[in-house]
Amino acid sequence: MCGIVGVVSQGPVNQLIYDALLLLQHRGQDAAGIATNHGNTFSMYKANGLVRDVFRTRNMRSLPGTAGIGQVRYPTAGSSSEEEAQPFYVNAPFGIILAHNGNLTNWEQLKIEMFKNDRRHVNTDSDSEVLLNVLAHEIQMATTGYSLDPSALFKAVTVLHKRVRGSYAVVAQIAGYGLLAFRDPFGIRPLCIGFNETDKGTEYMVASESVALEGLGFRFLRDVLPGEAIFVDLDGKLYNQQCADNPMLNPCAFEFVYLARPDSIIDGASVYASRLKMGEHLAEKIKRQFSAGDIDVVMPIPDSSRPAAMELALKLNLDYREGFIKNRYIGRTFIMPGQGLRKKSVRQKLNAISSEFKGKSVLLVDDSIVRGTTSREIVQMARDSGAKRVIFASAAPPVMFPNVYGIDMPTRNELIAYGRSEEEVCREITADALVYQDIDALKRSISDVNPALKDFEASCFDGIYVTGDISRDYLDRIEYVRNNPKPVIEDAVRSQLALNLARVD
Ligand SMILES: O=P(O)(O)OC[C@H]1O[C@H](OP(=O)(O)OP(=O)(O)O)[C@H](O)[C@@H]1O
Ligand SMILES: NC(=O)CC[C@H](N)C(=O)O
Ligand SMILES: [Mg+2]
Repeated sequence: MCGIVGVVSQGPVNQLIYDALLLLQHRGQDAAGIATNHGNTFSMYKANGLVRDVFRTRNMRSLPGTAGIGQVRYPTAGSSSEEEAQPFYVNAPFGIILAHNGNLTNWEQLKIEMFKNDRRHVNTDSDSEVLLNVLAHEIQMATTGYSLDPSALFKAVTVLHKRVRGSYAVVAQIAGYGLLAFRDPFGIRPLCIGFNETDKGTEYMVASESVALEGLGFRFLRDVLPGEAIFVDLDGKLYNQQCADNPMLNPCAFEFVYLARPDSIIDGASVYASRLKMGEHLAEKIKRQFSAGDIDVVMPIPDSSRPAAMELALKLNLDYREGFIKNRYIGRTFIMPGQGLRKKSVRQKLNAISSEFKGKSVLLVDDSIVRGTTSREIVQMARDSGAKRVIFASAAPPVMFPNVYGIDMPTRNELIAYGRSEEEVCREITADALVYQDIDALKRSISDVNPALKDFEASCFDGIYVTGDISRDYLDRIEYVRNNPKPVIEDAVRSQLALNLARVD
């Protein structure tokens, strides 16, 4: 997951995009970038770091224009090097800049095909740069002459959907024309659109989450549909078209568990309300497994588990207490790069209030247990603070399968629940008891809030990859690439590329 935003405004957009990125910061902490469109020219600034650290006044001044895009990055492909920060730019046709949330699963093959067939060179290992080049090629193929119209753009997206596999929510600016936004045919990653009426005309903003629209005074219009493309020209006229043959909405369930902000509404379901429901369903399970008197107090692991823990306590008629205080200046640990940093940051981020633990049987609730970094540390902190018994509950089911759609967990061995029974995970995190949400209950938590949502991308829990192209070999290969040092990776990728090249021949 990354955060993306695209704007067509009637005044300067640099500050607007900056503010939107601040509201989307929870989706990516590694790099940030803004590109603006003024006349026929783009200006761009991007670097590694948080939004507040990346942009200085001089950088903001260098971003004039009334339309633009921005991104906060959490890398899933290539590396975290600054060259792979987004947006990406390509000069032909017309001049296009693009920002992407998601992960392509056939980017290596596309990279070769593009070189072989289209003579397009992609300079990084970023799947997003590949995506931009596919888009550019298809726009080139769909246009004749010097001008561009929305139907040509929609034709290009239609072909792109046929070539590209994986997840992609995209915002792109075409120099001198306007903003193109689209979502993959499964609608895996979120994307929504809002508007703002001004004296000079209507402004539009497309963003990963509704919180960006709402926080900046835009009115939520709707979610971008799976497979749909939207184009807003520089005068603020909006066009849209369904560009996929068989679109099927399968939003990522993990957005509702952890990734998105609770004050966002994704595909018609409030993330906050879904998390409350997760707490309610988890409470039902706990009621079946424990007797009254087993638990003295319920505590959340700040921040993301709060709504679930709160509702769970209410439904069990138990005290809800804040036993851990979060240092608000430390970012989200799960999306930090590297296990060493993640582990160190949990201790820096959370501190226990001992008096809340002394002699008590505590039920600690987290939204999820992924690598077990947080839960291991937290259980120990509860014990060190004098807890009599530590029961751990996860508002999501065990995370047992790699994610290939934009969450950086490509290797099975890093997942604490992979190859372990619940009892073994419980021992691993040194808890006295462990309760996981059931997968059906998780899905129901979201469907309860929006009954129109029936199907989900929940591969990390159930191993079902909705795009249908993920084989055991594919998973083995991405795991191999991740587990081996760079020169070995290059060999592996090179030999795979050679293989693909042979196939293309
Ligand atoms: O099992 P793990 O690998 O530790 O991953 C799961 C934990 O990571 C996340 O917290 P994070 O600190 O990222 O953010 P939050 O403050 O939004 O809860 C999530 O909320 C869990 O607490
Ligand atoms: N998490 C994401 O959405 C990542 C986008 C893109 N795959 C990258 O690595 O930069
Ligand atoms: Mg957390």
